[in-house]
Amino acid sequence: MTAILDVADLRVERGRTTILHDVSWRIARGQHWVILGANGSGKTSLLKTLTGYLVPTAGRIEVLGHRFGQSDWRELRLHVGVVMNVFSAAIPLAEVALDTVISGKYAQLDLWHRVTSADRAAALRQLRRAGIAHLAQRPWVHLSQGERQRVLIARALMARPRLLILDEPCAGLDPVARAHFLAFVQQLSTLRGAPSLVLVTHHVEEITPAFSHLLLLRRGTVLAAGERARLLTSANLSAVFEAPCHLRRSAAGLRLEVRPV
Ligand SMILES: Nc1ncnc2c1ncn2[C@@H]1O[C@H](COP(=O)(O)OP(=O)(O)OP(=O)(O)O)[C@@H](O)[C@H]1O
Repeated sequence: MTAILDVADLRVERGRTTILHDVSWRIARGQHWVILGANGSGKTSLLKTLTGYLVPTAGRIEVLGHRFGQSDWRELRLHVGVVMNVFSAAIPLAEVALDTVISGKYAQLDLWHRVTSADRAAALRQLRRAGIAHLAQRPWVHLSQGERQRVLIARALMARPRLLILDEPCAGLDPVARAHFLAFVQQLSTLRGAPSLVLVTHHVEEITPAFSHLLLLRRGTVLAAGERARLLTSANLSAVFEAPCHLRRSAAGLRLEVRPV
């Protein structure tokens, strides 16, 4: 069956620096992944490469069987939704949430368009699904960080992506907002026709049961990729963070203890 994403021997070099070394990674339908890596391990660079913002030096990227470089990348981007904090800066402060969500349908196309009543209804459905329909008319400037993340996800879902990448979506959330947000992501993963999710994080607490697979990165290389049950161990996490760590599991979820060196 065609993979949602198929990356083979991806290498990114800039000047004399190799940022990604021969990364291979395959996402099959129905899988939800976490990319876990320390600061500087190459997570953002990998995402930028997958979405066409960083040009690879070598290797192959296929999204839904379309090869990067041979297909129109702008069209492929419609299949890959990305929620990155850096994109937030481009949203006009006075824009209300409903309009931000509607723009998700057209933003990546560069086409002249007229918003239809069907677009409005679809955007409202997405806001409702994200639990924030009551914020439809609130301007971006007045939304909290957690509300903004939900608006951005609703916006990304307007294009009906097959893959939805969430880049550190819990950054800046308080513990309660984070728990609520993760419950929302968990719920999103169970919806019929849901995209494959990729959550990028440094925090094991954010690896909720929704996520079936892990990509562990260290210094631009894949340390391991596969099923969470096999990879989520203290030994692997110690290797990821290059420090002795112990993974604690409890009813409340996962927690990582860093042992004093
Ligand atoms: N254009 C560039 N030229 C040279 N080095 C770069 C470039 N872009 C990124 N790097 C380096 O590549 C490495 C990986 O950076 P990247 O931002 O992808 O890491 P990250 O895992 O997302 O880190 P963080 O968790 O801190 O956001 C870093 O050492 C960074 O300095």
